[in-house]
Amino acid sequence: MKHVILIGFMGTGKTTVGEALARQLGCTQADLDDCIVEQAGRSIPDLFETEGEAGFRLRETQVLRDMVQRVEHQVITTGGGVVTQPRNIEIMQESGIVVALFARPETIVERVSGDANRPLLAGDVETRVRKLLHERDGLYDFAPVRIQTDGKTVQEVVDAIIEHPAFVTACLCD
Ligand SMILES: Nc1ncnc2c1ncn2[C@@H]1O[C@H](COP(=O)(O)OP(=O)(O)O)[C@@H](O)[C@H]1O
Ligand SMILES: O=C(O)C1=C[C@@H](OP(=O)(O)O)[C@@H](O)[C@H](O)C1
Ligand SMILES: [Mg+2]
Repeated sequence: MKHVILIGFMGTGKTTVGEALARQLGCTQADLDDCIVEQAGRSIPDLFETEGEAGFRLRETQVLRDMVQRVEHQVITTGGGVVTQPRNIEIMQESGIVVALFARPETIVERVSGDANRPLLAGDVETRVRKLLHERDGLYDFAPVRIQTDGKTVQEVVDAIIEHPAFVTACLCD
């Protein structure tokens, strides 16, 4: 196993769980969105406004490619739309063990409400969440480790990842 790569819809807890998982595994975390923002010197809403979603997706793939090349083992947390580009799925599958987080629409709405940093959820959050969840249905299912996060604390999600048979196997094969 090289990197541990977290995928999942917005608000499933990737960034937050990734931080705790990295601490527990004794490695560093790298968040794809944070790296895009750092490299561009601009916020995600700003990038969506000026370059559109297509521009953001190009940057996302470029930065993902760079991140997986790093020699140190990392927990890489992605943005929810990374799976919309087949090229990204290929990069992730080649670079480590992919872990997908899931949550019910109501849980997602509760977790993302009041955060203006997700341009794709502008407007009526619940309508946007349900529409995008429908469009992306099945796109996260390729991950060998799939975790439902509803009703679990962040630590419980970390434990569920670490104890998952596919995660254990990937670690043993390292
Ligand atoms: N298991 C959980 N239980 C309760 N709240 C959570 C959980 N995981 C994440 N959160 C909260 O939900 C919000 C979105 O989490 P975040 O890590 O940014 O999600 P993502 O990166 O998948 O969009 C944050 O406020 C975070 O604290
Ligand atoms: O689902 C998406 O298309 C996006 C998810 C966001 O990341 P989080 O999933 O961490 O919120 C961020 O990459 C951007 O706003 C687009
Ligand atoms: Mg995130």
